[in-house]
Amino acid sequence: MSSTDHADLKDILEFVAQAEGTFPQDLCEVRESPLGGVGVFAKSAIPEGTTLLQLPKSAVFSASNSSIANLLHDAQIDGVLALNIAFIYETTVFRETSHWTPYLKSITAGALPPAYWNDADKLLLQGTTLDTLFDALTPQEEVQSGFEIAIDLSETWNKEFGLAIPQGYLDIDINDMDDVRRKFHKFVSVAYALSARVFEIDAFHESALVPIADLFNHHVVRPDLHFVSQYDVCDLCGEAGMCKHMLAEEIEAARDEEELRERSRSPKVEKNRSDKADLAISPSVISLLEKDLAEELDEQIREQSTDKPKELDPEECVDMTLSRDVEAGEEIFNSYGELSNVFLLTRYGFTIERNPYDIVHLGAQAKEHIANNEALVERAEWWANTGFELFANWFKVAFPEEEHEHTEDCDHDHDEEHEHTEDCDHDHEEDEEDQDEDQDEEQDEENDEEQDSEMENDDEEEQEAEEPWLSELEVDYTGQATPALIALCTLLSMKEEDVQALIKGAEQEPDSFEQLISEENMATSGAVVRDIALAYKEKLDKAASHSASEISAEQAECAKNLVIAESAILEKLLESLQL
Ligand SMILES: C[S@@+](CC[C@H](N)C(=O)[O-])C[C@H]1O[C@@H](n2cnc3c(N)ncnc32)[C@H](O)[C@@H]1O
Repeated sequence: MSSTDHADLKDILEFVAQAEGTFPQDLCEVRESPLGGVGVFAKSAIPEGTTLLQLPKSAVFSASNSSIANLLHDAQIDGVLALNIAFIYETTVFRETSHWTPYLKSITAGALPPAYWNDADKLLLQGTTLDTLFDALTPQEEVQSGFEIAIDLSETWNKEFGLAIPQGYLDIDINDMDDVRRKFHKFVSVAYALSARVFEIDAFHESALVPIADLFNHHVVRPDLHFVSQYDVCDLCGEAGMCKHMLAEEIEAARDEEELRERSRSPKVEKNRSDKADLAISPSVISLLEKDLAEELDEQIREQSTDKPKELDPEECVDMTLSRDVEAGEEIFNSYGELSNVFLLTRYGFTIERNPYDIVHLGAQAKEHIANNEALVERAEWWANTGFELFANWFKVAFPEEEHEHTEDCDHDHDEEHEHTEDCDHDHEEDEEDQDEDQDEEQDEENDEEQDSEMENDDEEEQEAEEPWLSELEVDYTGQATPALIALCTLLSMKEEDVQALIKGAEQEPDSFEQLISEENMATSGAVVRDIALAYKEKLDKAASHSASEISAEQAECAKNLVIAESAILEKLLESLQL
């Protein structure tokens, strides 16, 4: 979806060279990729550990680095919305005068994510997991409100500072609904183009665009390199070491400590806040804090005054480093995260064949199955209100090693972590934080981010909170149904007296839940799984029978691939049932 024009490469490489970034063109080259657009290829064999890109953070494009950084900061706009607005200003208002133009002009928008396709095109994905679990055919309110915020700000900045309103984007004619719709879609398409390229950099830059790093394509299982950026920096100035903000914070903390000590020495004297300033901090504490800052300033002055070429401070750079050897001629891949095709399509605009992170979610179909069978409603209600929780508790104890957590690393983790970030974000706009919680110690220091994703699945989280029994009704890429799905289907297939016995004894005899996943009951439960899977598959067939109306051939192909991938998973499931 997001392709770089070959003609822009020269300017991007020059931009990086001027920023004193390093990209060893004797080792690798950027050229057309068979995947579409461009990719990065090895010119010769390159060993693991080689850094292929090192770029000062000052050369990444973030809201904090942009021409309107102060305005955005004062308006308290951050995250991807800030990046979106900054990008629009830089490319429409500042254009040729902008330092970023040689790079930013290579990023073109146009395509819309599925939630903004017309109704006819949405039919291509109707009934899929993208639709039923992630609700990614429904526009997100945050996107609309992000657009409104951008319009309001542009009018305010225009009135107060005479800053031009971005033409063709935020200069809407409120009386012309077509104009509003067209410009809203342009705003969304910018967000979609950026979401395919954004990286999480650090606490100061947050989401940002990184020249050259964004030319590496995604490999689903065998990436060659990883993106490294130290996340822990001052969120006000971006300094990795001691800075004036940290110094101020430490002085404040020392002051508070002193105050506490003072209070405990004379507990009867209640000091109020206004007395605080009078408390003396030990001069040794201040001189220690100031010494750190002075040393750092000295270091900077020494560096500036020597003639030798300035060495980049790794703490102030982002790096892309090979995590395995690559052979001459190979395309070098990044990983955008362990992401299913739903996520790849909604955030990055592409899908891949044989994606091991794909799942099919049968929750909505199971609900429909129950609603169509009156006799099942009562037992399903018991399951939803009581039974599932008891079953999940029993399962955790009985199979501790199989405990199924929807963590970031989980294959069918719907909070699919952003690495080249985005949540099955169908809301590409507002996702803020996408730090892997699972980062190991080293990654705590250096945020080893794949391009960050933020598809925050607010919808799914809501569903999980409201109906946890539905969230795990899944089939994985290998065609394996989750225990929760098997258990529910067994319950639905049991004789009424057996169900009553289970309900009666469930709390006292948790082991009675074993029958819900026992091999013996597979034949009957399998029949229910099959009915639900076949009904779901019928919807997939229907989706596949529609033709695209407005979307590009590439997008139609992605929709088709997604449906084919889900069908293939269900085929595997049906085959395994052997009924
Ligand atoms: C960060 S850019 C990568 C560079 C991009 N190929 C270019 O020409 O600028 C992400 C975009 O590359 C494409 N892409 C990346 N990995 C891909 C893959 N495995 N298969 C197909 N397209 C891919 C998609 O269009 C995606 O939106």
